[in-house]
Amino acid sequence: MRDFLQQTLDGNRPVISSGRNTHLSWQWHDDGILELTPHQSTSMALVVSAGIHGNETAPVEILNALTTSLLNGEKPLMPRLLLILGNPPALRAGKRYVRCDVNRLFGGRWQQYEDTSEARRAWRLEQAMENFYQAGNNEEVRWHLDLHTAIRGSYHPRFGVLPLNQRPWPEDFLGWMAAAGLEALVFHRAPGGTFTHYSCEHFGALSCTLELGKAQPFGENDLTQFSAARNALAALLFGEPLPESGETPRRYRVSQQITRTNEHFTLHMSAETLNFTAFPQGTLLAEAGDKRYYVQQAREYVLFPNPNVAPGLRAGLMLVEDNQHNEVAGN
Ligand SMILES: O=C(O)CCC(=O)N[C@@H](CCC(=O)O)C(=O)O
Ligand SMILES: [Zn+2]
Repeated sequence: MRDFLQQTLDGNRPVISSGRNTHLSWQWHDDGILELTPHQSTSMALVVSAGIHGNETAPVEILNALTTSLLNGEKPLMPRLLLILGNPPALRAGKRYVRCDVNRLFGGRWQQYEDTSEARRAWRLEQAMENFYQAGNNEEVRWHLDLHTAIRGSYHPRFGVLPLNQRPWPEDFLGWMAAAGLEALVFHRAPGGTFTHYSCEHFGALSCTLELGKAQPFGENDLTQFSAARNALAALLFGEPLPESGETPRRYRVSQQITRTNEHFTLHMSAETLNFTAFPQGTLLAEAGDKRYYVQQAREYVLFPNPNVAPGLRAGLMLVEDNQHNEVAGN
């Protein structure tokens, strides 16, 4: 296979679905699901996904360029690697999703939804991840990096969102995030239906949703903004040196979720409100029927405000800054 992204956008089964080069063997499993295995032994199993939302193209372009170097045998491969382009029909359409947001369906939640391509895809991705991680031994370190871009502009253009985790986050994992140029890390405090929650909860993976800039169509991304993220991925994949970390990422935790509980929903923010905009205590944020959401802490920051989500889904997160957040191994 020459070009994983083009193959996925074409939507055809490849004529040859497995192969090998000097460094690795590869196996195409399904539309947008490709496994690469190094010839040398390894202690790491890495899943890198992008295109879970079909309009979030910058990370898809970055991931595909790295994949092409591996498939061409130009670079060695260090970990066992599962590459996922998450929602091929949405990528073809250039839309976040076709019928429903696949990143709300993981952890078996797809079973509660009508039979859509996204519900089937969430199930298929769960199976692919399970097969991949279970093929390794118990000693393997498991990572999952799910690459996204945000709908809105942001005071922190590059940031990470970490799922609820019962265990402390190891320093080397958080250090990789800093080296990838992430300016902020957001810690979830409750479970959810995202791919990273699934990999962390079910397989003990060290998982993070990386948000790289703002969503643009294919070919219109300025990838130079994400060179640190690209180089940090290259360090993991090819064994190249990890880039020097810049600033230590600021840490936030989720203080409350705004949920669009019914059709009568008003979000009291403009379409221009940036991610990480601060609001003072007492500010009315949103109304959903009789329910009103106010800023509860002295200052809260909004993330992913979106009044257009389907009823029952998250219409925004509120954060508090928490640089004392010490849930790190060894602290
Ligand atoms: O900009 C937005 O409103 C959404 C960007 C995006 O797709 N973010 C992910 C975050 C997943 C997480 O909470 O880890 C999503 O909403 O699925
Ligand atoms: Zn996304």
